[in-house]
Amino acid sequence: MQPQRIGVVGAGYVGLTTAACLAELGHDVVCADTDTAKVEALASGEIGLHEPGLRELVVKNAHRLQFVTDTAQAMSDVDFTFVCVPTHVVESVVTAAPPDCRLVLKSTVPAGTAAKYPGVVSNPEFLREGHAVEDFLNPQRIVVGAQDERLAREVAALYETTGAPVVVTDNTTAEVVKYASNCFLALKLSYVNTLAELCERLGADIDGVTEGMRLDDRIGGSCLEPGPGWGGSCLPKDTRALLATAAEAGVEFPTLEGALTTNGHQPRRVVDRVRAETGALRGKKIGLLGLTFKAGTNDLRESPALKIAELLGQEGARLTAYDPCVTGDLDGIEVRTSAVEAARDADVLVVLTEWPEFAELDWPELAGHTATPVILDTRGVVPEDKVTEAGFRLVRTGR
Ligand SMILES: NC(=O)C1=CN([C@@H]2O[C@H](COP(=O)(O)OP(=O)(O)OC[C@H]3O[C@@H](n4cnc5c(N)ncnc54)[C@H](O)[C@@H]3O)[C@@H](O)[C@H]2O)C=CC1
Ligand SMILES: O=C(O)[C@H]1O[C@H](OP(=O)(O)OP(=O)(O)OC[C@H]2O[C@@H](n3ccc(=O)[nH]c3=O)[C@H](O)[C@@H]2O)[C@H](O)[C@@H](O)[C@@H]1O
Repeated sequence: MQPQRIGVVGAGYVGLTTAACLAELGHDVVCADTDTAKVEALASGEIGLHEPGLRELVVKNAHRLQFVTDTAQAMSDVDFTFVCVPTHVVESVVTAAPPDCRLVLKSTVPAGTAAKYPGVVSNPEFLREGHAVEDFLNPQRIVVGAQDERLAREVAALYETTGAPVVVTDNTTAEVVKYASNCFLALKLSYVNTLAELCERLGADIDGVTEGMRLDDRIGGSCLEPGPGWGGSCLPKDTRALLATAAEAGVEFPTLEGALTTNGHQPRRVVDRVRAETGALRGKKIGLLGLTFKAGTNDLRESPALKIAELLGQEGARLTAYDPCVTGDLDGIEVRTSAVEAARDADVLVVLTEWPEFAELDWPELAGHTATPVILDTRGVVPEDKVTEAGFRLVRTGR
């Protein structure tokens, strides 16, 4: 297709990725965000997000990519405007748009939202943080919903060069696909986290269990790593939202309720395991390795690590932490600049994010700095042989 003029509203994880990647696909893009500081930084090629390849795309496509603070500029004299703002402000953006503006909703919005506004196209986004560019340019599917099929196909054509399969449907179905997908991942994750707890009681090994499960392609190999709970800006929010939608529609959804409840218990489970190692937590010094909700991002939104830190703090523990993507102290957590500094005088080290560098730490040096060489690894990232050799006692989730 011919290059189009595209407006993007919102320059966060989804908006900035959409803007940079559509520019990379050859389109001319105007990206608007109400955050002046963010726009100024972007205009000079600085991006505040930790997303591999994103900065490079912004710089490479600078001639096709304009950053502005005036949302109206992303809504006039363009072929389509992609709305990529937080869920709760989507409708205010839609209602403020000029009548001839062809809006495409990439933000995740509750089922039934787009259908209230004639002409609006739904095009949910499935990218993962930390893989945003890779996921956008190589999507597993493009879903486009509209009242007018021709319009949906025009939007789908923008992605033609990605070669991804396209699902063209109505608005509400497209919106449900998004929630259904995220919530299915949440179900899978809570399932595996409960299996991990069961393995601990049975003396089984969750890694062996999931290794056996993954080989069945009906189950699928991903989202089977047990952890301290699933977090981030979307899975928890979208699970709560689909439950609310179901309740409004008079549909009981006990499987999804169970997934959310299970996830709510995860931080407490981790704290119980820490206490089992240290005894009463008051005055104990705990070194946290990892604070972000998963590796590969600097995003702390709904991070299970922060919830766990809060619970440990409530029981009187003193917390130090190291995360390769976090600088500056957080509420109740002294954030250090290295794992060794976080480990100094610790009664236990707790691995909460699966940063690859946590597999390659200098274990003897770390052990030398702790008060008691114990590691609780909630992510299965620490190499058992090396830490044990260095004198650590290793406790792992799911074993
Ligand atoms: N973060 C992710 O991995 C994914 C998020 N989504 C969905 O995409 C939407 C956006 O999420 P994120 O990009 O993570 O949010 P974000 O918080 O990273 O970015 C949102 C941006 O919108 C700007 N903004 C807020 N109100 C505005 C307005 N009225 N006009 C212009 N700009 C405005 C903010 O300043 C911010 O830069 C949400 O609905 C989310 O559920 C969907 C797929 C993946
Ligand atoms: O709507 C969204 O915002 C996005 O939400 C998730 O992406 P993301 O939030 O980046 O995170 P995931 O990689 O899915 O991880 C979610 C949580 O589950 C945890 N997780 C994931 C996988 C796993 O095997 N084990 C595990 O504990 C992660 O640590 C993290 O806390 C979905 O994977 C994306 O498809 C979706 O677009």
